[in-house]
Amino acid sequence: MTNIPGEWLEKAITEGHITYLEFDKFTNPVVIGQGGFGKVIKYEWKGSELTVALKSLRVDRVDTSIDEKSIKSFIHELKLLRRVCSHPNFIAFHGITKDSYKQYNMVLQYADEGTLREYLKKKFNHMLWTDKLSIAIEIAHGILFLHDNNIIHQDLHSKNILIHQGKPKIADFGLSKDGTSIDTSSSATHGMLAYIDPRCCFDNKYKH
Ligand SMILES: Nc1ncnc2c1ncn2[C@@H]1O[C@H](COP(=O)(O)OP(=O)(O)OP(=O)(O)O)[C@@H](O)[C@H]1O
Repeated sequence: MTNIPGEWLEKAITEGHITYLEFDKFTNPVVIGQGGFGKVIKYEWKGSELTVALKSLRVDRVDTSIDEKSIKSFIHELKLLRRVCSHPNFIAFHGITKDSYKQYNMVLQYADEGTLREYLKKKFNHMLWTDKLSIAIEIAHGILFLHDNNIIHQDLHSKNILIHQGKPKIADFGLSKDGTSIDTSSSATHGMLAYIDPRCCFDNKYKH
């Protein structure tokens, strides 16, 4: 396996583009989810009074092609996160750390009410229309900000929007594209079927 993606991370840390955080600052781990890269674990961040979610990159030591693919995808997500995480409708990105298995982890803001899907399941019948409308408007603000930054999410659905203190935070840029470097020759449609624009089924130009 080429180590270029790993080197990119080390270089980005050394040059100060990404903050490196010492792993021993994170205490009280609780597993909260499992994604494509690996586990998502909640920690308390000693000294900062913050609760964070560490999203780990578990590499496959047997199938090195998966290994390289996931590192590239992890870095891709990191690069996009860095560009948008200052906006209030995105999960904040604090930096990266290496856990006790020497695996990289993204250190993210912890969303205290889980995914939008779980949140609506629990609360929908008791919510005011104004609260529902305000969530929809804030998601639209986030998407507008993404598009203003030439990023297309490509996998926007209720499990990739997290809720923190009642506010929506767009997350998970694994499938997102930088609009300035889109490969228009590809005919693949991305995302969760129920959330894909129906026009993608009929017209190639909507697929990206
Ligand atoms: N910042 C966070 N705060 C709170 N919970 C989170 C956070 N990030 C992820 N989670 C939880 O962990 C689960 C897995 O998240 P993750 O983003 O890794 O994967 P996914 O979106 O389910 O899958 P994939 O990465 O394959 O698209 C989420 O569904 C959510 O419940």
